This record gives sequence, C-alpha cells and structure tokens, in this order.
Amino acid sequence: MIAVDIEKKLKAHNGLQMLRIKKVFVPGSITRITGPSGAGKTTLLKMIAGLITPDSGSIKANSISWFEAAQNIDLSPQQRRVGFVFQDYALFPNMTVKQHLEYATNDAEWITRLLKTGGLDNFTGHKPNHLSGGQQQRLAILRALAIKPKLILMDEPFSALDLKMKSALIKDLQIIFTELGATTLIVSHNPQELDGVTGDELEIG
Ligand SMILES: Nc1ncnc2c1ncn2[C@@H]1O[C@H](COP(=O)(O)OP(=O)(O)OP(=O)(O)O)[C@@H](O)[C@H]1O
Repeated sequence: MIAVDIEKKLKAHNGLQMLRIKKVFVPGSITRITGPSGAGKTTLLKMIAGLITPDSGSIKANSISWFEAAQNIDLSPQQRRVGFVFQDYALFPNMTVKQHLEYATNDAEWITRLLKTGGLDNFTGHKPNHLSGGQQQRLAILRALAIKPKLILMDEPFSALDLKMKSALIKDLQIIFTELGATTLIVSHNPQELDGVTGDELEIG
C-alpha cells in the first residue's frame, strides 16, 4: 500500500500554486491520474519516486516511510526502487536496446520476455536514434519494468503508440503488473486510454 499525504508549492509561470495530494493506492491497483496541463501530475510522480522533495507531509510504502518531513526522512530514488517511465523517455543515447535492460537487471530470461512484450526482440542492437518514437517509448516502459518494481509510475506512457499497438501492449502489461504484484500509477490525458482496464482514478487540479 502506498499512502501519500503531501503538499508542494508549484512554481508556475503565473505565480505559486499549492499542490495537495492525500491518497492511498491499494496494492495491485492501477490508478489513472488526470488533470489539466500544469496541474502537477508529473511533479506528483517525481515526488513519489524521490526525484522532487515535497514541502511537507509523508509518503509511506507499506509500513516503511519513504518521506517524512517532520522526521527528516527522505529515501533516495535507489532505495525506493520505483519503475519510472518518463514523459520524454530519458533513454541513454549511447546504449542499445538490450544494454538499456542489462543495465537494470542481469536476469536474461526476464529481458527476453520484456523484449517480446514490447515487440523489440528484433531491435536489440539498435540505439535510440535508430528507433521510431513508438519503439523508444516501448523501450522506456520495458526499462522501467526490468527491475521488477513493486511500484510503477508512468507519465503519458502510450502517447506515441497507435491504437492497436496500445491495446495489445496494455493487455500484456496488465499480466506483468499482476505477476509482479505491482501497484501502478499512470498519468494520462486521454480519457479513453485505459478503456477496459479496471482501475481507480485521481484527478488533480
Ligand atoms: N521541482 C519543482 N518545484 C516547484 N515547482 C515545480 C517543480 N517542477 C515543476 N514545477 C512546476 O509545477 C507545475 C506543474 O508541472 P507538472 O509538469 O507537474 O504538470 P503536469 O500536470 O504534469 O503538466 P502536463 O500535463 O503539461 O505534463 C509547473 O508550473 C512547473 O513549473
């Protein structure tokens, strides 16, 4: 269970705006995070991952405090071991598809399974600039899953995929999420994006 109760002053171009989030994410659930541009969706994911520090409050994973402002507890992203899919992919330009996954895990069987899931099994030697936008996005998803995380944070993870590819991938990902026993948060602008996926919703802003 991930329990988030935090506040953060967002520095927007038109002044300060307070982001307040109080929400419990049930184990194994998939939550779609919605809200207008600039509401703080990416900032929320980054605070949960340990990449941005909230101003106050707490973030707890099961009984472990990841962040506790009052006690100065703030675990590093490495300690939190979250799978993160960045909106801009954040791939390594000099690494091949396979190296991206090998960097995260040495479980060869798992790597093979992920490459197949993402339809990248024929592109293992390609670097990002020799992949299409959709392939890059799938690689970003596979890399996040490589560490077998218990919490998966995805920022607009399907924006570059066509409808057919997206629904096939979502089906396969759901199986993987269940196997991992992972809790998943997905930022998505598109209300139809996760059609057919039973899940919770958190609206921000
Ligand atoms: N570390 C930070 N500290 C304070 N404010 C921040 C920080 N990072 C980003 N912001 C501000 O927070 C606001 C929300 O940004 P964020 O990217 O979280 O929005 P979003 O809801 O994900 O938007 P979009 O849908 O356009 O991606 C922006 O005005 C941004 O400038």
